[in-house]
Amino acid sequence: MAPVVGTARKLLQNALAGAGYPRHVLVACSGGPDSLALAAVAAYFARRGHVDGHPLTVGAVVVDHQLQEGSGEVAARTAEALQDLGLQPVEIRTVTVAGAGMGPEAAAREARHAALEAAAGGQGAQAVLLGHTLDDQAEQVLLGLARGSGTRSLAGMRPARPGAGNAVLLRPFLELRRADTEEICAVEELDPWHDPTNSDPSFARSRTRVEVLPHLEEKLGPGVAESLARTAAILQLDADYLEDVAESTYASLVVRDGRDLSLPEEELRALAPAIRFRVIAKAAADAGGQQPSYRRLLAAEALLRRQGSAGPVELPGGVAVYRLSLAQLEESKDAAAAGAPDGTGSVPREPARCGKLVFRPQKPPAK
Ligand SMILES: Nc1ncnc2c1ncn2[C@@H]1O[C@H](COP(=O)(O)OP(=O)(O)OP(=O)(O)O)[C@@H](O)[C@H]1O
Repeated sequence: MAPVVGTARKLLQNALAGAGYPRHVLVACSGGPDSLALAAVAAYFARRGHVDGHPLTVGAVVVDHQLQEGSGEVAARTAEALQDLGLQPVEIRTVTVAGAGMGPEAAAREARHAALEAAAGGQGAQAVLLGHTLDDQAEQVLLGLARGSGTRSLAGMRPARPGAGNAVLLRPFLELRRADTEEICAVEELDPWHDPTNSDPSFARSRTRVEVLPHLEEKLGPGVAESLARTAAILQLDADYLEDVAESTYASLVVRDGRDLSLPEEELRALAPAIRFRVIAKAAADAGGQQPSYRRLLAAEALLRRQGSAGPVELPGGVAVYRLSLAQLEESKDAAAAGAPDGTGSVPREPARCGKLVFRPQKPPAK
């Protein structure tokens, strides 16, 4: 047995063990070398009927995005190869990529994920296996750096994450090079399909794959891809920690008033900037907006400077954020007190210890 096949089997074994030994898994296969190699390695365990003594069956799904001429034939040929490997059941899901308001790659990914989720639900699979490799991870980090992304994006793809309905998404080959998956296909006598868009220079990802990463490896020495993937693994730890702290801080600070959300400004000021930015981003998303860019977040955060503007700052997805100062809050309470129905004029003075940032959706809620 070629050493790379042994390594790949070990990687899949570890991934399945980490996921608590799912009984039925689904290989998401495009027909390309990465996912075809993954299917071949999964088929080895399917033939044995178990992993580490835990029963296992393996099915497969091929998504036909209908974006290229002849995509139906590629899907049919791939499904046949998967059947020959002994995977059961093998299904082809044909999707229509619409994706209003997003790029063609993102739209295809969204349609594919919906199809994978439906297939996993239909087959009762507890895990979906994806063929991403270390090269994919390195390319993602490089692209993120080039775009000026933050921790979460540079943390790249996770080896395991919830995602396809009740099934977990597993990426067992994140430590394998793309050359390794090609080798596995050769050893297994599989004839993978090479997607022409993977080398189409009009896509930044293709240029990164075909030109940028090989160039870096040539100029900086081999191991650059591994280093970039290591950056992702290190940042996954940081991103998870920061996310946890931001999530619990946000939950403890947010006050809901109808569709408005508010955060107390003194508490926001006291937070470490890394957490403050994340808490503000969470409020924006929670109020129905989208993840704001760093520039928009800076503008929202600047509202906390006492002498600065009180806003509003428009955030993407139709959320406006503005600062309500203590004086304004006192004023509105006095107005309410003057008109207090019980005539006592007594309106509780708490909790207005300080001003607040208010996040207000600009659009009516979707029906
Ligand atoms: N059409 C598809 N049908 C089913 N699964 C897919 C399809 N396209 C992609 N996937 C899954 O998503 C993974 C990553 O997709 P991507 O488009 O980045 O593939 P790739 O790098 O070309 O890999 P591959 O060599 O497997 O095609 C694939 O390895 C596969 O598991």
